[in-house]
Amino acid sequence: MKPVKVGLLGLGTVGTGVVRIVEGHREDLIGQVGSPIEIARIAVRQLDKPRAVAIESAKLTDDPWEVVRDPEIDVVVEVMGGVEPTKAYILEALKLGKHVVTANKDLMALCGSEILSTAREHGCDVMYEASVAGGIPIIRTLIEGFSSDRIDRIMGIVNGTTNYILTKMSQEGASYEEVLKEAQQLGYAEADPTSDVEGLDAARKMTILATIGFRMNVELSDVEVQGISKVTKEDIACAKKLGYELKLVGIADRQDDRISVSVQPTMVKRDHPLASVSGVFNAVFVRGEAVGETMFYGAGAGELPTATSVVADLVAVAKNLKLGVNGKQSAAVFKEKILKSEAEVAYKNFLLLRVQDRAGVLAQITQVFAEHEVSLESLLQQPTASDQTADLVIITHDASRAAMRRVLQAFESLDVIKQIKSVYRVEG
Ligand SMILES: NC(=O)C1=CN([C@@H]2O[C@H](COP(=O)(O)OP(=O)(O)OC[C@H]3O[C@@H](n4cnc5c(N)ncnc54)[C@H](OP(=O)(O)O)[C@@H]3O)[C@@H](O)[C@H]2O)C=CC1
Ligand SMILES: N[C@@H](CC=O)C(=O)O
Ligand code: NA
Repeated sequence: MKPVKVGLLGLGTVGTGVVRIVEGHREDLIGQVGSPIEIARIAVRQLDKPRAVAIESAKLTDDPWEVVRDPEIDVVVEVMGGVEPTKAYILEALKLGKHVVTANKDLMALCGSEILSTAREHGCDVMYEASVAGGIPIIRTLIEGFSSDRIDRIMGIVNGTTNYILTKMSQEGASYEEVLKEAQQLGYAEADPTSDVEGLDAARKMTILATIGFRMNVELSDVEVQGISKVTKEDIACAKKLGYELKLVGIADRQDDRISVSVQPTMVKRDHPLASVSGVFNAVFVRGEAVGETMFYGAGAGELPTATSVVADLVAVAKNLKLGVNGKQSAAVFKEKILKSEAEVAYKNFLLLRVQDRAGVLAQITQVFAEHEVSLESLLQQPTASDQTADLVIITHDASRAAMRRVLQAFESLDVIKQIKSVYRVEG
């Protein structure tokens, strides 16, 4: 029963959870793997920092290269984060024939294809279940569970911080700034929350999901991204009144072999399964040609949920070691990627416009929609504090991104429109 020796890069939130699960579930893991999993070395930045788990000091180092180059180590588990120098450690580990488990979405979204091809060259496994939707086993589900199907849509609430902010704004009528401060105090948002609130974290996760789901090499630059920093209380109230919840949703669509991927604040109809995903929870809705609609829900972050996925990957690597089949996974990516043009990406839109309140205004506005062949589903006028102005709440039928861009350009030069207050995608 030779142990599987693990080198851990990082002992922060996720690393601590990995140690707890590997130690706490030791017998169950031996039962599945056939040998013990042993955390043999751990790299941290600060050796004298107090730790939440007891670690023999001889195992700790502040030099990640010592872990990566240790000939005893079979698997490197990377939970330190960042792209550089982390990428160099991972590539070196693979070149030395070590398998890699990582929770690093930034690295996998930006350099996943290089890391996976290096792994193939050296007969190694790379597993990254925790990188998207922490505790939800969505990557394994897309690779294995849906290997028999062709996926045509993935919709994800994959950023807990923004979902927490939007949920609080919806439930308590609080402002974006108030809830963001609270999310930071609770430790959900990063000290610099830009990548969460501007949609970049979700875009990285959607890059990973779309690559696996569509079996195409989707890149971060293929994803259209809009964050939630401009969402107002008024937008949320308006969405609720119309029967929608405003959520930051990543949407990857495929028609034939043409795809589009985006992350944007989206008004989700209240009866859609994603509308009821609240707080820091994540969910991924997947639709396949054969299976139809499915949804996966759970904790997207946090010590133990995220570590659950990391250790499950470790178990998978250890089982492969036992069978001698590491690095033998067939390529997840084998289809040519064709991105839809802006004329091909079409969806319903919500618009909130502040307009002059006088005769003929509606006619001018509807004329612009007609000129660009955008058809309207509903139009509602609301009074404002001034009797000179009114707010128009408009929902379009499916309209291409190109047509909507032309409509909004035309609105910029239409005198009767005082302000284009908000424009959101609508689903359901
Ligand atoms: N937290 C979460 O819920 C989730 C995190 N992830 C991902 O998991 C990874 C880890 O996240 P998390 O645990 O939250 O991060 P933390 O910041 O809590 O922990 C990072 C750890 O890495 C160590 N470290 C950082 N840089 C270096 C370095 N240059 N050399 C040696 N050690 C270093 C730190 O050392 P020290 O302790 O001495 O400071 C710390 O132990 C990230 O990629 C993150 O995106 C994914 C899903 C959810
Ligand atoms: N900042 C992320 C953490 C997990 O990836 C989030 O809010 O979801
Ligand atoms: Na996951």
